Amino acid sequence: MGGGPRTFPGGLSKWQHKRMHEKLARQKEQGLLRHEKQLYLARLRSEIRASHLPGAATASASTPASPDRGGGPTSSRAHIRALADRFLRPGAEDLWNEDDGPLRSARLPRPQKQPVRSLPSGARLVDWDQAGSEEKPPRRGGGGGDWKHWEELNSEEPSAGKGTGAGRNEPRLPAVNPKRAFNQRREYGTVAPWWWQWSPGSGTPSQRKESSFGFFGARRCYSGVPFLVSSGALMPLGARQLAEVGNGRKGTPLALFNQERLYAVAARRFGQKWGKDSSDEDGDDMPATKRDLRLRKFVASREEDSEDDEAGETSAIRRKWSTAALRNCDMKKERRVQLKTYEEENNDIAGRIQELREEIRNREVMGSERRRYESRGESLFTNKRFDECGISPLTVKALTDAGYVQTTVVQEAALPICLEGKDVLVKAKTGTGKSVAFLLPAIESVLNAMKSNTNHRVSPVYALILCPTRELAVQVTAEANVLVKYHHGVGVQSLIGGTRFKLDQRRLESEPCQILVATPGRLLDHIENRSSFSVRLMGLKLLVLDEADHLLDLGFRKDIEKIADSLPRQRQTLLFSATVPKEVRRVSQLVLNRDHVFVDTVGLGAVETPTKVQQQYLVVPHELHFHMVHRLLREHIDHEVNYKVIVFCTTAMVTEFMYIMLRDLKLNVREIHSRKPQLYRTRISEEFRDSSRLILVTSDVSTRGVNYPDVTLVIQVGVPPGREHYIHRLGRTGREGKSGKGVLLIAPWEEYFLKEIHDLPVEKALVPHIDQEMKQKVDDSIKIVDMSIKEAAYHAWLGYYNSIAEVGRDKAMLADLASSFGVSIGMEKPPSLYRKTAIKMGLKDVPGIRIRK
Ligand SMILES: Nc1ncnc2c1ncn2[C@@H]1O[C@H](COP(=O)(O)OP(=O)(O)OP(=O)(O)O)[C@@H](O)[C@H]1O
Repeated sequence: MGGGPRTFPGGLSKWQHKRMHEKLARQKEQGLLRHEKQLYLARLRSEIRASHLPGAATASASTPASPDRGGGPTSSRAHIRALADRFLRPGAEDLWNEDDGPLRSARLPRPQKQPVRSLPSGARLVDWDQAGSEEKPPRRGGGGGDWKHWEELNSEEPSAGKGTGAGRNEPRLPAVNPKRAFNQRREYGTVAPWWWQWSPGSGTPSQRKESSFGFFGARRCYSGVPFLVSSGALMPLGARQLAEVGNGRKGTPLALFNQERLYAVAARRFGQKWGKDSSDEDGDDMPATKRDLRLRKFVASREEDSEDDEAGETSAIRRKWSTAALRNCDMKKERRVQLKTYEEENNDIAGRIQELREEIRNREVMGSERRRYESRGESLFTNKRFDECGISPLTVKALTDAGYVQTTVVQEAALPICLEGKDVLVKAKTGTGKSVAFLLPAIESVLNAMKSNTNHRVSPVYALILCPTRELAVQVTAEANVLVKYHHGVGVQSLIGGTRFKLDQRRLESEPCQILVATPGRLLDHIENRSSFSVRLMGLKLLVLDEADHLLDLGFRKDIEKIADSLPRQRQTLLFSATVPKEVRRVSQLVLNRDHVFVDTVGLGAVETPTKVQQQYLVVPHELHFHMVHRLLREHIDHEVNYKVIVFCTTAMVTEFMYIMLRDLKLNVREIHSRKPQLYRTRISEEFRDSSRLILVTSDVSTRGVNYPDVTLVIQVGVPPGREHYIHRLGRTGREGKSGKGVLLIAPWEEYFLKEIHDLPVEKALVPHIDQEMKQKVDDSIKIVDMSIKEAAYHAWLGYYNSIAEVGRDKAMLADLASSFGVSIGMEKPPSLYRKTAIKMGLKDVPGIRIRK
């Protein structure tokens, strides 16, 4: 048992005390982050303000009078750069949270042909204070946006944008009243951005607002701040440009380009996050996930837009700096926005534009290639061969033996970056070869480490691969063993729960182990109990988290943190998964370094499930679920000669019940769930992998990563715990680009879940008829199941749905639903609960819940 006092100050239990501290730490971290953001924005504001103060034009970047300016250890500009680097770099979106304002919703019409937002040829500076009231954009203070002003703005725009002569070709510098400008800005709130881009359009103000998302994404006009106005576009003027303009330099549009990239990122960020009134208008009371999706759609619509020829070079530049630009191969390689000097910008800007154009074109080719593959349902393999990837020839030989010659899309995208030694977060669809994509860098790093460290008596563990389930760890170990077979002296071992600790230990000490595949719990046991093992981990070069989003979930996070603490900081970390929710991107910083690369081969807004898997859902009353599963299986078996089906159930005990029932119905069925001994699980897993004409009934232990080739149908009975579970379960079929089918079977009250997967191509299926004879057969099989299993299934079912917010909130309803589930498995009245359990579940005194005396 754990040591330490049982009660803590304030009468708190150990766990309450721990939770309280965790909460405080979280709050502190959030506070620091908020503070940093505010500081960053304040710095930018002060830079602008300073550039307009009398004498600022001639003053250098550091003025002793100003605490911001170089007097301190960090100059304001350096500080801005440092903060921009933190908050505005691509991939840092997740450092922004809900407190920064709602996400920009994306109910966008398909953008009309936008005027080319090339760098402004007819640029001029406009100060709203100077421009007169008609030209002023709407204020944000008080009652939200007044879109009338947008109309006025629109009517004013042609004269602004279509100026002739010198005014058209050169920035015009209006006299600016900085004090007023700044004060007015402050009227609008504290951390709101002042960038906005506007393009002329027609229709209602809100439509125009929506169609005005251009280079900088969706954003608002912010009064009192100078803007750069070009034909059809208002562009933000960064502090630095202002300073340069103030310094009397000729701020040609091209000179502003590099700066613009920075602000494009910034404005995209602000555009998404800022502006409560805009979200109100767009019905922003939707959940965050939905808003994310809308945001993704918005970004996708920008991509369509960019196909316009007219959009030409600027859209290419725009896409270069947007996440959407990266399409099917979203590699955010460039982490830092370099703030160059004015002269440097001028000198190499043309070259850079050319470079960017080339790069975007290449990416488009890659993207369209991939889409072509997907739409035609062709293979996911690329033209790149493993022998061109810079990996050891012996590994290539092993790959060839295994039949792997060409890389898959994810391997082609991730390998070069992983081999460079960078930290990487990789998102790729299920069954596309992620395991090989992380095993190859693992082997390479082991080989490199072994070359340089030859004098160890017991070799350190150089590569550690963490998997959430035992089945997956066993599978990855087997795959790694195949790949290292020609590397003599390189050993792969696994540490998983359910085996004998002492045996593991002996094996670790007596056999080589440079690559270790482990589940977190068992690994921690070894770390905490064997100091010699911890020492071996100190030589670690590479850490991999397979199914990273699950490992960083609340259930595993603490273990992962502890494990990470006991590993050397100087290491490479790779995270792989088919799903990367926003929250996970945020917490991924726990293990990844700040300059990590995000490789997304799915692409923003793209469907996250395999294209060749047909997805359907069936809504059937609970009492008929078991009959329906039987009906679906029979139908599938009749049509598919080499059928291989996985039936996912909500809990281990419901799985057990389903298995016994189906076995009694003479179906060729096997079961795997957490209540089974590990040896049995491994044996069944291998049997199912190697055979066909078999049905596997299983719980979430088989949801992720497990590779059973040629599964023809996946049935999910009851709602999965979340969208990610749905995607991973479905991903057991349609692997390696093959086709498959998925059916989600839910009760009418579970239809709420459909909202979570509304962007996936899931169609409603007609409910097949169940004749009386078939129904009777199933009823008879249900009767033969032992009552103790039924009771356990009822309890497990109750626990599962109690933990799902949508159902668990209303306890009376939950008790009702549980009773009807009880009836569906042949229990006339629901079994009683232990008082303690009922209290824990919040079900004490709930009608319909019986308490054991
Ligand atoms: N380059 C390749 N050539 C041929 N087959 C490959 C290649 N890479 C992987 N495979 C095969 O593709 C299948 C799926 O691979 P893997 O299990 O690594 O997918 P995954 O992306 O990790 O899936 P999941 O998200 O479900 O974990 C495996 O059978 C693997 O052997």
